[in-house]
Amino acid sequence: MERKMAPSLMCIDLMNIEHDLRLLEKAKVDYLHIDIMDNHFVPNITLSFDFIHGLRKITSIPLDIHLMINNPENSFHYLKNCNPEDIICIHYEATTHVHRALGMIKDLGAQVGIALNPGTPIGVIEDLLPDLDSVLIMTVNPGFAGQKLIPSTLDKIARLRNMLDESGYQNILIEVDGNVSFENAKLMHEKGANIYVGGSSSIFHKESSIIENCHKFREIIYS
Ligand SMILES: O=C(CO)[C@H](O)[C@H](O)COP(=O)(O)O
Repeated sequence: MERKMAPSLMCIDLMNIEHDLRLLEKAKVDYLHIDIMDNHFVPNITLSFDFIHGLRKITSIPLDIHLMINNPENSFHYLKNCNPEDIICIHYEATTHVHRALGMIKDLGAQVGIALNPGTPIGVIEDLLPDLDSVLIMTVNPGFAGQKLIPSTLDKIARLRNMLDESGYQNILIEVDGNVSFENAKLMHEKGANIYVGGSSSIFHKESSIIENCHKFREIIYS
């Protein structure tokens, strides 16, 4: 089964970003996870579309762009220069016309992702499966780093894995985001997750270096 590591750049030290990015390149991470917030869909603001444009100039690691914004389709024009391996992920809860918005991502030439808040049941994506490349299960309520895992989301990962396998969509990747600590990554691995977003509780944990953390994280998710 495919396993991928995606450090969450809202947790990187922005004062040392170029230095730390080189460490992530050295550790061969699979994606850079970029949270874009609007202070409406979630009560916070972090990274921006300009940040993405700046990143493109200094690294070629594929981007995993997580739009935590209302009506994301109004902002897709900022993402016209995406690469085919980049993921653009919108929230199911953030737009009335979710099917149309997913089609617009496809037209941008990126991988198509949908995110579900902890309180949103997986059944809502049943009719969207043919249009998806990945499903992001939020394992905390989105908006802030450093929160505690919501335990019921572990079972949700397992139920989604089952739903994808049984419906013939096992090629859709399951992504997990929120308190993906070393311990929780093990549990998420058992449930069948594919893409692991590592933030303050793993890849950017202050007790060890980024390289050591990536090494430990890789051992868990690739085991
Ligand atoms: O999406 C996020 C918050 O909404 C962050 O990517 C994630 O929570 C960061 O990781 P950690 O929980 O380990 O600090």
